[in-house]
Amino acid sequence: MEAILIGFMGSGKTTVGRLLADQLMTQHADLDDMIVDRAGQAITAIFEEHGEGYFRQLEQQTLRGALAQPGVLSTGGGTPTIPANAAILTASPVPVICLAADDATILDRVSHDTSRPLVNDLDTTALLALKHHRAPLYEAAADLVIQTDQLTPNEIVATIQDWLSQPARRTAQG
Ligand SMILES: Nc1ncnc2c1ncn2[C@@H]1O[C@H](COP(=O)(O)OP(=O)(O)OP(=O)(O)O)[C@@H](O)[C@H]1O
Ligand SMILES: O=C(O)C1=C[C@@H](O)[C@@H](O)[C@H](O)C1
Ligand SMILES: [Mg+2]
Repeated sequence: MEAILIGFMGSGKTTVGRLLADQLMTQHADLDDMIVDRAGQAITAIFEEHGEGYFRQLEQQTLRGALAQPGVLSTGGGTPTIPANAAILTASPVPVICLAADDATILDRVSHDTSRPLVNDLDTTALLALKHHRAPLYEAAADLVIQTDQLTPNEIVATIQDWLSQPARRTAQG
């Protein structure tokens, strides 16, 4: 992998990951899509039939496999908040970029979509409590955090490309 995107549900990982891969002329992989392919079931169905614990097992196995592939990886919203996954990301030399957004922005982006089981199951207060609980976990796993509220997906991609091209960052990443 050349870059890994992390962040809360609706932060734009899939949208930005696709565009970034296009700009870098490489392939894009979405961890949620890889899990769906592997399980042969939608994420909502995996949660309903097997529970979140089973989903997290699949997620961890799929993450290990994904890191060996070339391209840009968009993770799931919970991926780096699981300690074993955070350890996998920290041990990897691939730059990890966190897309951050304010509460109102996230609610606006996820509220009309029923594909996220945690959004379906939690009320607004609980969803935002989860977001605040996770914020330090994303920051701990990230090499770069981008506040995305006022940026278009293309502007976010340009910010990432600038950062990836910085010589100091390359040295720091080895
Ligand atoms: N910078 C942005 N500006 C405006 N809209 C955005 C931006 N980034 C993403 N969106 C929109 O927000 C919604 C959620 O984006 P996306 O699916 O990429 O998030 P995600 O981080 O992949 O979520 P999940 O963790 O649930 O997979 C989409 O409708 C997308 O078009
Ligand atoms: O935030 C989360 O824990 C999740 C986010 C989605 O991307 C999916 O990975 C799944 O719905 C769990
Ligand atoms: Mg996504």
